[in-house]
Amino acid sequence: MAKIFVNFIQISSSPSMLFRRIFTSLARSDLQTSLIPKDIISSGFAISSRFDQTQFRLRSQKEVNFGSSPLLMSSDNKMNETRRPPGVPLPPVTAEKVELLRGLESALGSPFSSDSLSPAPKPLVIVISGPSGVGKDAVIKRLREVREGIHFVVTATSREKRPGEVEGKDYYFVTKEQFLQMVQRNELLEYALVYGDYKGIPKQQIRDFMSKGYDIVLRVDIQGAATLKSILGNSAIFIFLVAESESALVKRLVDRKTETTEKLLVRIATAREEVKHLKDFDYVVVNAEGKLENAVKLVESIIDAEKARVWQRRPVI
Ligand SMILES: Nc1ncnc2c1ncn2[C@@H]1O[C@H](COP(=O)(O)OP(=O)(O)OP(=O)(O)O)[C@@H](O)[C@H]1O
Repeated sequence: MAKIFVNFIQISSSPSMLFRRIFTSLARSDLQTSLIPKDIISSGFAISSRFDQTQFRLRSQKEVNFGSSPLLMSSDNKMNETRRPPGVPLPPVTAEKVELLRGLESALGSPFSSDSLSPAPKPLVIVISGPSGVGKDAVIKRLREVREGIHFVVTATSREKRPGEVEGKDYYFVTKEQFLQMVQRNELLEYALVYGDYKGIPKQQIRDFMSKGYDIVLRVDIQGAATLKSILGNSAIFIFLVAESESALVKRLVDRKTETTEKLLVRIATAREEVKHLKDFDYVVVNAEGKLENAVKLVESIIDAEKARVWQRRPVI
């Protein structure tokens, strides 16, 4: 036994690794039955977290918290502490279900709770960005159709309305003067001058919908995403939409027929620079030609995964 310990100390680079090795080995060896109680051996996790917790305090704070979770750490102790009233035996497992459950509850000392074991998800703030013409509007339009519980923030803009765009649905179309008044009144979370036109995000709209439990989707260009990142940090989710290639992006912009050649040139040159900012985002979603549906599904999966996070983001607008 002493030899085993000496060997482990020599080859293990950290105390935590050392003990994991010890117990992995013990669990495999014949020594286990005499050294470790069976109920502990049956749970490898219980072994490592208990020893990490009691012997060492070298792990990160998060891991220590996890290891010391009352549910994980004390299940054995709780069972040992459970005091059944004397003379009240546990019903056999073959008993009627109701009787069995009642017996288990009384042995545990409290009824089984029907409360949700997962925390209520908090409203998310999701920032969707990407180069001009990549399909931000197209993805958001489809997401709006397939997913409930999201509020798509309507941006205020001083640009001209494009054919088919609806006031209050696609944008709030305002004059430059009106826009600048909103800026002065501090009503915008973020704003920018984009290709000669102002675009900005009204704060009150976000607050109103978050208080009703809605997730918030913001559609901004790369410049806007950078500003939002500096304001919201990690409290929001940043998604970068890309085309499958530069040539696919250019084709999409040309086919849209909303820009003059000069404006096209500016947008494409800008897009080349913008893709360099990918690293500042949390997720990248490819919106490939004819595969809009896939892009939307991936955005939905990201939202679902974020809802399942143990440590939820807490955006404050
Ligand atoms: N997956 C796709 N396959 C084919 N065409 C697409 C796809 N996604 C979007 N489009 C088309 O590409 C064009 C550009 O899309 P959209 O206007 O949504 O881009 P955008 O990123 O919102 O652009 P901007 O920032 O300039 O407003 C539109 O004509 C749209 O219908």
